[in-house]
Amino acid sequence: MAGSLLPVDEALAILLDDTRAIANTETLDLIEADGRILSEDLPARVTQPPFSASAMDGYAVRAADADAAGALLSVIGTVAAGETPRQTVAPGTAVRIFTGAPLPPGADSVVIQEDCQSVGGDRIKLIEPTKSGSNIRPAGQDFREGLTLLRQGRRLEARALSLAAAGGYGTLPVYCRPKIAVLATGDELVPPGEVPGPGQISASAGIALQSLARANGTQTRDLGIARDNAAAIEAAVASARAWGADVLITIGGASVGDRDLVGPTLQAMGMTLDFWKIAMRPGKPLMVGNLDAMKVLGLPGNPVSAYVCALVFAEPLIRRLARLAPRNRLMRAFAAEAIGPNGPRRHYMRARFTDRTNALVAPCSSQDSSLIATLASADCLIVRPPADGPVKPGDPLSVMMLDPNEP
Ligand SMILES: Nc1nc2c(c(=O)[nH]1)N[C@H]1C(S)=C(S)[C@@H](COP(=O)(O)OP(=O)(O)OC[C@H]3O[C@@H](n4cnc5c(N)ncnc54)[C@H](O)[C@@H]3O)O[C@H]1N2
Ligand code: MOO
Repeated sequence: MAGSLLPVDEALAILLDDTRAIANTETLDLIEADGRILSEDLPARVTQPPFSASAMDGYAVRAADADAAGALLSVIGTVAAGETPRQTVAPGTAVRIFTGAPLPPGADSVVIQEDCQSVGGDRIKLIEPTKSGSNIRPAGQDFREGLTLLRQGRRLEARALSLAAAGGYGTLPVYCRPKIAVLATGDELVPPGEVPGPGQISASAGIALQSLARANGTQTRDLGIARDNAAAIEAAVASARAWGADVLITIGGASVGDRDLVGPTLQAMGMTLDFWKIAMRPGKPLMVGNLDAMKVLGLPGNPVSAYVCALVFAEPLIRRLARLAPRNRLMRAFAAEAIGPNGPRRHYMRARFTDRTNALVAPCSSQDSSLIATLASADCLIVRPPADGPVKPGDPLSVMMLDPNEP
């Protein structure tokens, strides 16, 4: 039994239930709006195409003149894209026309140039007959002014941005990106790139969390490393609040050691604190709290525990804040080899595909939660239910993809 440990799904439900999507908005140029969430319905400002246009290079004609092969027509002018037609197509005449050009008055069809033959002077002969409406894009065929092109909540990507541009928009109203501040804690840590002194190591968990947060529609701020004392933690938390962080993610100091000061310090600053022991492995200790409008998520210090907790809790949390649909990282796979029984906690085992076509996975040989190299080389996490029995080769497994390729 997991004892007093909180099941993962229960903890996640409590966390999400208490999280409201970001409401403040800004207006951005189209390219800056890429990847953002539209904050209003977008009505078309124009009709597209605004005029009936030719879909092909050829001749604008009256279909009644061109309903039989061999018809002869006099070419009385030319109209190209961007021009206004100067001639009216009268019976027996045609106007040379290019793709995208407005259809001249009188014409109701375009014959492609491959179906016409020059017969000297300004005269052409039709090789193929045509019908009314052929090779014409009628005005408003794509959309009409006032039509809702994109709905509030739509994630803006290439196609949506193109539609907005066609609809007359150069800037778009979007939701602001949630602000995620990341704070490492620990006397033993030095910033990445600095040479660690005796007893020290490089802080490596924070960059992973920032990367994950950014991949989920947020802006991040690295608050650096707070030493293991209340004043340092207080100063870092104050800078997160001054920046207006929506979420503060802390790393380390979440356990039961004498130096695990993150929770008590935040509490002394007025944070309502829930300290949870989650029935998961890695990543048992998890702190959740609210300091005014700022949500605080305290992750365990071991880099693998921090990252797995971030995938399980922080990603769904920040996607909800950022108004992104939940990401489904789960897929079905099959055991490439026998795996022993699981303990009382849900176990996220780093694993690699031995055969991608048949979705065969094998756990990495060591599951120690400090092994960053194993995490970087893994493809997925096998999700073992609490108290799962031994797994035989070929048994179905649920896996959480580490690098799903959808946005
Ligand atoms: N008596 C107990 N000891 C521990 C327990 C427990 O239940 N009882 N839980 C263990 C587990 S599981 C984990 S996980 C850790 C979590 O503790 P903390 O959140 O307080 O983490 P720290 O002690 O600060 O650090 C653990 C480990 O990770 C390294 N670390 C910390 N921050 C970073 C960072 N930003 N980048 C890279 N590495 C980091 C730190 O040096 C430690 O080695 O507690 C166990 N102990
Ligand atoms: O649960 Mo700790 O978070 O396994 O390393």
